[in-house]
Amino acid sequence: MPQKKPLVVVTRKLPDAIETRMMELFDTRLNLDDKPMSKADLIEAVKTADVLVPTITDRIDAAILSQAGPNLKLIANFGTGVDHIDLASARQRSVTVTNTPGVLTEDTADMTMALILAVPRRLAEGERLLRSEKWNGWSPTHMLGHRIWGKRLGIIGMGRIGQAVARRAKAFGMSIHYHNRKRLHPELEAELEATYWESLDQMLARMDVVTVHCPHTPATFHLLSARRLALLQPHAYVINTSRGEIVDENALTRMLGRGELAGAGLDVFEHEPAVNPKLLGLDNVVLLPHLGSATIEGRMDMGEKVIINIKTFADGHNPPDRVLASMF
Ligand SMILES: NC(=O)C1=CN([C@@H]2O[C@H](COP(=O)(O)OP(=O)(O)OC[C@H]3O[C@@H](n4cnc5c(N)ncnc54)[C@H](O)[C@@H]3O)[C@@H](O)[C@H]2O)C=CC1
Ligand SMILES: O=CC(=O)O
Repeated sequence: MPQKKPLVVVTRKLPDAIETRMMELFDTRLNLDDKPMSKADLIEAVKTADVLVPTITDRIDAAILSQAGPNLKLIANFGTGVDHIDLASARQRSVTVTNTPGVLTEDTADMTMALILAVPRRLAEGERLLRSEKWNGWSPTHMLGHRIWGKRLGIIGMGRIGQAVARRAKAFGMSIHYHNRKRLHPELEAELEATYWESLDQMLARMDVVTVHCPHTPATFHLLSARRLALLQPHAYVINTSRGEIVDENALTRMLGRGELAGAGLDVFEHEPAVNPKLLGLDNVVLLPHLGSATIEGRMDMGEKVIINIKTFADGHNPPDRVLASMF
């Protein structure tokens, strides 16, 4: 990294205070009009920058990285998920990659819990009815949902967000079950009162609600495939605030439409921002435009993390949130 201020190219508009601090610390090129960068823009950016600050919607693939100039040494991602960055290509070119884990855990877990409540209790459907001015008043049998207290929650990916969801769901009286690449430390497992399932298939067959919190990697693409979705009981709900690619969206939509599953709460989609039009027509789903970490506080904390990662790296130290391909 050169001794002069590093040239930092930011691909999207960030909170004002974060941009101001970046301008003070670095030779920063901002994207003030927030227009998503085209492939050509991204190539231009990696050709010239010392540091690229992409967000999760910028595809930094091998083709883009093959155009990187000799100065590019750091990709400081604004976001936790790094499935949009070709980590192997970055490593090959000695480009360090960092992300912003931890600071959006609680916000994303809150949004997940909101979906776990909203779908079985028909929150969005009820709101739509009210707004349509067709509500005829309370009745004993009107718009009945399902109780979540006492139900089984299956968490796929028991990392930061998975554990934060477990804590919330426990407080709502759900029993906690999980499938993870690695079993939790026994003390943590006991604290969360969580039951580990080595077999994802067996866990799926027993759950009332299943929520996805593993990263999107080649190993987790369509982890919830048509075959696995068919293992769920017809009264089960699927929640996904991780990445759309982990669930076979077409299969899920088909099953929801046929009543083979009770409902779904989705914050993420396989081809964002496109959403399967058939999903949009279903009443038993709650669909959000990738809002998991969308709080003002969270975005500020993410920006702080990006700055700390760049500053530490530029000062010749290991950035705190270095991402290694071996983590996945
Ligand atoms: N909707 C939103 O706005 C947000 C979504 N996310 C997504 O949430 C994901 C998880 O974030 P964190 O909990 O912070 O990550 P984390 O790394 O703390 O947890 C991920 C867990 O998944 C497990 N895992 C990995 N591969 C697996 C596999 N094949 N099968 C089962 N478990 C597997 C890991 O062992 C780890 O315990 C991110 O990768 C990102 O895609 C993160 C933040 C906000
Ligand atoms: O989806 C959001 C992220 O930070 O990852």
